[in-house]
Amino acid sequence: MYKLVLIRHGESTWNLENRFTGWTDVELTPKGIAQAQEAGRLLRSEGYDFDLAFTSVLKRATHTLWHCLDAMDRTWLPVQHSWRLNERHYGALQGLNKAETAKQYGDEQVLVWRRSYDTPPPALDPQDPRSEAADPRYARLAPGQVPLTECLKDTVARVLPYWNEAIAPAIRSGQRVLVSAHGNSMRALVKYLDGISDDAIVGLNIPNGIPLVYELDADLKPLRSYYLGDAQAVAQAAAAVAAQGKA
Ligand SMILES: O=C(O)[C@H](O)COP(=O)(O)O
Repeated sequence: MYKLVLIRHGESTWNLENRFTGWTDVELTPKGIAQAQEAGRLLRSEGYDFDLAFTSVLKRATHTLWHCLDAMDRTWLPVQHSWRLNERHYGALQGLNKAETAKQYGDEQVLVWRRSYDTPPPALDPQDPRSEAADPRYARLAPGQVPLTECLKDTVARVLPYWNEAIAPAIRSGQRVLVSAHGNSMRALVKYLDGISDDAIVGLNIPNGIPLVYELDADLKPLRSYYLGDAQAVAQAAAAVAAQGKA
């Protein structure tokens, strides 16, 4: 049996301000740092250890990993970064307040933009100053690979090659793997691992900074999965994420 641990980054400045973030590279808040440290302490106290970590190219996930590994005294572990683990691109919604957007367009529309499998939010104009196309961290991507918006289906399509080519082989080789990622890049991975339907994925919300453990069989099929920590606190945190998009 293999064990894989996934963690969504701790609270970011734009989580606190309730803004759509996507590929915008915002910092952790002091609470977000504390959540990452607490996750590391919890992992350590429960006897977890890792050989390799994966994260996105965004600082909220990277710093979550750093603080988590620091609390485990494992800052020396190898870390692989990939844009494929980035948050889902939120298109023209990036920077807007979620509750105000719901006031303007209605809760139902915002739920579709946040959680539907195949309806993307409105796209960014390529000339929009918020576009990430000129960001040097994406310079090696093929033209058109830097999104202007993404639905979850698009995110699944770019996360899975990284799972298949980097993360899954590392797990199969016996390395103990920690992945620090984002709400929707984790939803993409969880959808794939648990075989969640396109309709049911609408109801899945991932809380910040709480380790999610997968026990996997020899074919990397989940035997079971569970969050570490208090189940009621986890459920409340997931419900709070769901409520962010309400007017
Ligand atoms: O990009 C964002 O705004 C968040 O990290 C995830 O947002 P969501 O829960 O609204 O999809």
